[in-house]
Amino acid sequence: MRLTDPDAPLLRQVCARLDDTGLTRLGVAVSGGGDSTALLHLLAACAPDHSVALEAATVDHGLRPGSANEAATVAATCAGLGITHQTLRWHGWDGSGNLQAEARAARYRLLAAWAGAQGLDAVALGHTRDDVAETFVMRLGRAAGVDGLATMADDFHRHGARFLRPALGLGRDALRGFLRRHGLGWADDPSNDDPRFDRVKARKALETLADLGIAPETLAEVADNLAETRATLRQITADTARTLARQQAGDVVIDRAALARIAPGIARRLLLAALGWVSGADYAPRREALAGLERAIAAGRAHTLHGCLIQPGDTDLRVSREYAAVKHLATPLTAPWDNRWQVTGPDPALTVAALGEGLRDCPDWRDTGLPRTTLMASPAVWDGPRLIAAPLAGLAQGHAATIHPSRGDFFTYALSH
Ligand SMILES: Nc1ncnc2c1ncn2[C@@H]1O[C@H](COP(=O)(O)OP(=O)(O)OP(=O)(O)O)[C@@H](O)[C@H]1O
Repeated sequence: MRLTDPDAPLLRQVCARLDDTGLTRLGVAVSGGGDSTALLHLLAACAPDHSVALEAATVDHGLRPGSANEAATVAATCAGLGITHQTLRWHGWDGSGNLQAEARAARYRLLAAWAGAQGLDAVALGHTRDDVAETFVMRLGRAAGVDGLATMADDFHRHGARFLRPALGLGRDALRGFLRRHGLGWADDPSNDDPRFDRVKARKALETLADLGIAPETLAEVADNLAETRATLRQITADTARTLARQQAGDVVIDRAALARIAPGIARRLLLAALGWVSGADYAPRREALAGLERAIAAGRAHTLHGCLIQPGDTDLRVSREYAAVKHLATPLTAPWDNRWQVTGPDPALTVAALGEGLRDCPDWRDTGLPRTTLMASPAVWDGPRLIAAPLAGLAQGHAATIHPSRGDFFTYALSH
């Protein structure tokens, strides 16, 4: 492809992402639509200069008759660019929830698993400035707050994989212009015109707003302003966490009286950060569920939410992992357990699973200062049914358990969530 002057700003934006040190293998999620196809070509144009190897994947949801052909077209485009491509198939909708939401969730899961299997550092998605404006309008309808209305993150983790949105600053028209200039084709997804879908309704609403003099770009700017506000709130929350909370093993322990005195919005964010850090869940709990938790805390009652156990004590509020949420998790000693514990020990053939009732075989557990509920949900090393070690419960036997670097400490987590 011979690049021309109008391509320069597009390449600059997309390629700036590749300067990220540590990014040597990048995946691109290509649906075959205009945005992600343009992203693929732009990345292909600049990846060699940054010594980044590209791979691409298409999720075939199997929901439309033409979907396999679209995936094959992307595969052919990638072959022409010398980029390895894989089609990831979704094994269908079980009829629960909303089809679009289920398909999206499955897509992220499949892409994350692909990134893990291929050893990719991150996966690039083709979201654009138009998606920012459309999402803003869609979220208005859900009475979202700052977090929902702010511009989507351009760098985030989901299902253990890192995702990037290198085209977030570019408009859809600019990307399509690039494809047309170079005679590159793309597929138009017929669901983009299906008026039953929220995104299509949002596009229509944007046209109406534009008639009123409110351009999509203006809404995207509002979303950017809110993203700044969100970053400020996160900073305040993280600073507050440092003074009111401490991390004890895998628990977050918060000064209860002080929590009741701070601004409710910050107290709620602190609680949400603790729930997110302890559980590793990608999504926040629902508003009503959170309100139920706040009532329980005010009444001094223990509560479970989001795979966490929240226990108000005389002076502290403890957020720990709920035993029931990890009871059935078992991983080899070499892999992270519950996506956040790294256990080390001499025999990699052993299994890591929750300590549970094995606590009875840990004579020194009371000396650890950790509650029984925390220890039951902590990682232990097993040889079949035989307990070998429970590092957090004082039965180390040459083993150690530390928070996995991918989760980081609670205070760092609070800064970005
Ligand atoms: N079938 C697919 N296969 C591979 N990647 C896809 C597929 N569909 C979407 N993507 C990726 O996701 C990006 C955004 O697409 P779209 O807005 O349809 O997705 P979404 O998952 O609904 O987004 P959101 O994160 O806003 O919910 C695309 O540019 C592309 O990178």
